Amino acid sequence: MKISVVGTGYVGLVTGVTLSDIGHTVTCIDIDNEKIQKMKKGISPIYEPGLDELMSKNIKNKRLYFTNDSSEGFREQEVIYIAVGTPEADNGSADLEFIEKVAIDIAKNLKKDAIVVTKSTVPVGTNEKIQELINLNKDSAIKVEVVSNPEFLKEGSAINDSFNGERIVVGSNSIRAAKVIEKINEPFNIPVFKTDIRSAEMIKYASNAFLATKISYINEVANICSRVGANVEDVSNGMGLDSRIGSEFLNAGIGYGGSCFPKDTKALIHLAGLHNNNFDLLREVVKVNNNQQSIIVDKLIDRLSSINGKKIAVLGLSFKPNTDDMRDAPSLKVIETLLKYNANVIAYDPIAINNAKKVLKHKVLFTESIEEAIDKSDATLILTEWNEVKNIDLKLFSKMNYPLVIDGRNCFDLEKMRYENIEYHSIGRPPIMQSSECIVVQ
Ligand SMILES: NC(=O)c1ccc[n+]([C@@H]2O[C@H](COP(=O)([O-])OP(=O)(O)OC[C@H]3O[C@@H](n4cnc5c(N)ncnc54)[C@H](O)[C@@H]3O)[C@@H](O)[C@H]2O)c1
Ligand SMILES: O=c1ccn([C@@H]2O[C@H](COP(=O)(O)OP(=O)(O)O[C@H]3O[C@H](CO)[C@@H](O)[C@H](O)[C@H]3O)[C@@H](O)[C@H]2O)c(=O)[nH]1
Repeated sequence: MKISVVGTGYVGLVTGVTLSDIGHTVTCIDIDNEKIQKMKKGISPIYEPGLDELMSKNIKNKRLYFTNDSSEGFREQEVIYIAVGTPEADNGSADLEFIEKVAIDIAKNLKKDAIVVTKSTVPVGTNEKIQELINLNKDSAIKVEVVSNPEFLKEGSAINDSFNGERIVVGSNSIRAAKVIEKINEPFNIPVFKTDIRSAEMIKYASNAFLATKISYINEVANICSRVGANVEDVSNGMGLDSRIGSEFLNAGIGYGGSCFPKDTKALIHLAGLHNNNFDLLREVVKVNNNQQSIIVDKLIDRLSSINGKKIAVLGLSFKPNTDDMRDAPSLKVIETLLKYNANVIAYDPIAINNAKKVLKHKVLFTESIEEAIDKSDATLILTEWNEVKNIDLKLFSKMNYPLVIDGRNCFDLEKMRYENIEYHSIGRPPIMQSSECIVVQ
């Protein structure tokens, strides 16, 4: 089938590439011409494991095309996917500016009947608005049907998630349109869950909010574990054995970040508010998450008494491993606090460093290696659980002025840290201390 995908970000590009890989002819459209030129050469503008290879393969097979000309991208297509951003507006709602522009653009350029599929995460009622906008701006002889098809991929494993997802949600008020989208996805061999448009839109927000709730829940449990001398890792493992609870998304840490959970939880609270529901539970989830980053900085200050002028190494900047995405990364909040207390921050990340430089500019010194970052530092903070960080030779910590490691992602085995004489604090697990006295570094 001839498909176009509007927006070639973390979702749109992966959607376009995987749809082309299962046999469709896909044109990806973006207003960012620099991105388009790169992608035409088979270079992905984002870091996503496996994406470059799959892109090049399908460009070569003449199933994947890129353009910044929407009139070209919409002319011949039977199905048009929208995958542009829906960022957080000032009041917490989802900003629909990009979506609305695209809807009008599609309507004005269409030359034949089409199905418009919304992949972007949008509040309940948005697909109906999209339908209205298209109807108002299109040629009256052309028929357009709208389908909500929310995306559930995770950054860092997006290709794998697309081929091995647990469900494809198709929301439509047209049985015919829903069938076409089901057919398009058939080669993925993933169960399709069909529903009405509004329920499909809600499934996306309710799923993200539930996962965020799981994370804040285990983080709060971790905070209690620290006080009562329990180990949250054992607690979450023990809980996860109950299949009603499940073991996933029970990793305690410095909270969730990224381009989805922070904005989607707030957008759902906003949506609930519009319908006289305060969603107190989700408000608390957000509150717990907002406080979670301060735990490691408080511990650092507690142990060093002051971090003014101290060299603090930061390992990991992206909001999670295997991505270059810095949007709402918890590291940004941690670093902002370190800088407020006049610490000298030396940061390392294996992949996100270029994006981190754009946000943090010259406020932080960036290094090319873990070793360089921790050499003669007064403390090391671990903010992202990259494999490179988890597999570090623990002996390297002896290069620090004092081996104080504060781990926001519970990367290391407690006994190994004890064996290496490292003072080690993690989230919700007993500390490994050499002495209870405050550390004095020269
Ligand atoms: N990032 C994720 O992991 C993820 C997963 C599931 C759902 N989502 C949702 O998918 C949507 C897209 O997210 P993303 O992270 O891919 O966004 P993104 O910011 O990475 O990409 C959006 C792209 O759309 C392009 N664009 C904007 N306006 C355009 C226009 N008028 N015409 C053509 N292109 C245009 C931008 O240039 C950009 O390349 C959001 O609603 C998000 O909530 C994201
Ligand atoms: O047990 C856990 C799991 C995750 N996180 C954090 O939660 C955030 C989000 O992680 P993850 O969900 O793996 O990545 P995303 O790419 O943001 O994916 C989420 O957001 C996407 C956008 O809506 C959805 O499509 C996915 O299903 C949903 O998992 C990251 O900061 C993680 O560090 C934890 O702190 N503990």
